[in-house]
Amino acid sequence: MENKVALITGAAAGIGASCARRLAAMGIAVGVLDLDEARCASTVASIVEAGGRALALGADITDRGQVKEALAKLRSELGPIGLLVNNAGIPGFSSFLEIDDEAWDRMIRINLTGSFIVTQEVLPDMIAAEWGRIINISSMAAQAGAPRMAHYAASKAGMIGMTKALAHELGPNGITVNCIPPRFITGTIMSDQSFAAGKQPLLRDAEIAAGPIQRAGRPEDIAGAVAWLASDEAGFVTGQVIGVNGGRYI
Ligand SMILES: NC(=O)C1=CN([C@@H]2O[C@H](COP(=O)(O)OP(=O)(O)OC[C@H]3O[C@@H](n4cnc5c(N)ncnc54)[C@H](O)[C@@H]3O)[C@@H](O)[C@H]2O)C=CC1
Ligand SMILES: Cc1ncc2c(c1O)C(=O)OC2
Repeated sequence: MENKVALITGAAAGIGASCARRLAAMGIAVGVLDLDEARCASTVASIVEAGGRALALGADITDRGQVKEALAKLRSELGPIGLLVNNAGIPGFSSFLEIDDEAWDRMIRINLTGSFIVTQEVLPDMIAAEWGRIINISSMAAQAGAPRMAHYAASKAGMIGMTKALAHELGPNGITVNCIPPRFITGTIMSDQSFAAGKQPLLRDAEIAAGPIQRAGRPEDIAGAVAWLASDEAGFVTGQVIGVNGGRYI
């Protein structure tokens, strides 16, 4: 993995930051992309401190021009991109009849269209190298549902469909495409803010107590699965939706 370059979106914090640190520890040079470059500083610093290579990239994944600019910078400083983790996303909590057109469009635009744009812009490098890894961070809300999250669940279910279609299309090019749909990962802004604001529609503590594994997930749990999917050992795994969720959705 020493000569490989990965792009991780939404990597300023939470799951994305953990994935970036984990891939960097495998010797992969990482592009740490988030809404603005300054927000990426702490992730980049922690990677550099640990002896890894990382570059901060500011871009809104819904803006193709900004994505193109960020990727040009990543390619010129670190090289062609071999791995992509589509992790950037936003949550949303509204009863179905209260989701207006604007909230619906924004959700689909960021979580689904943003992942589409980044994947399209990264892909030529992987096709040229005849090797690639695409890992999409969806949500268990896409599989099991969650009240007041129809727009979010729909956007994340879209990522599962895109994963499966792309796996077919890109298998002949040596590129694998897989999906991890988490639930209840603690210590991230997204999950902690939603609980603090009382917006959480499910009884998190009750679900966790019901097991099978009776603890909340951690960003590192997701990063460990991402690291395996990124590795050469996982080259025969594609089009899969891999639950890293304590067994809560089987
Ligand atoms: N925390 C959890 O329990 C769960 C999280 N997820 C998914 O995991 C992913 C990461 O979430 P967390 O680390 O928990 O949240 P987080 O809010 O800490 O991280 C998301 C990152 O994405 C960035 N981002 C948002 N919109 C962006 C855009 N348009 N362009 C570029 N960057 C953008 C944010 O600035 C933020 O740094 C999300 O896609 C989320 O939907 C899924 C299921 C459960
Ligand atoms: C039930 C539930 N609550 C909060 C969140 C999610 C979820 O599925 C999610 O995927 O990201 C934040």
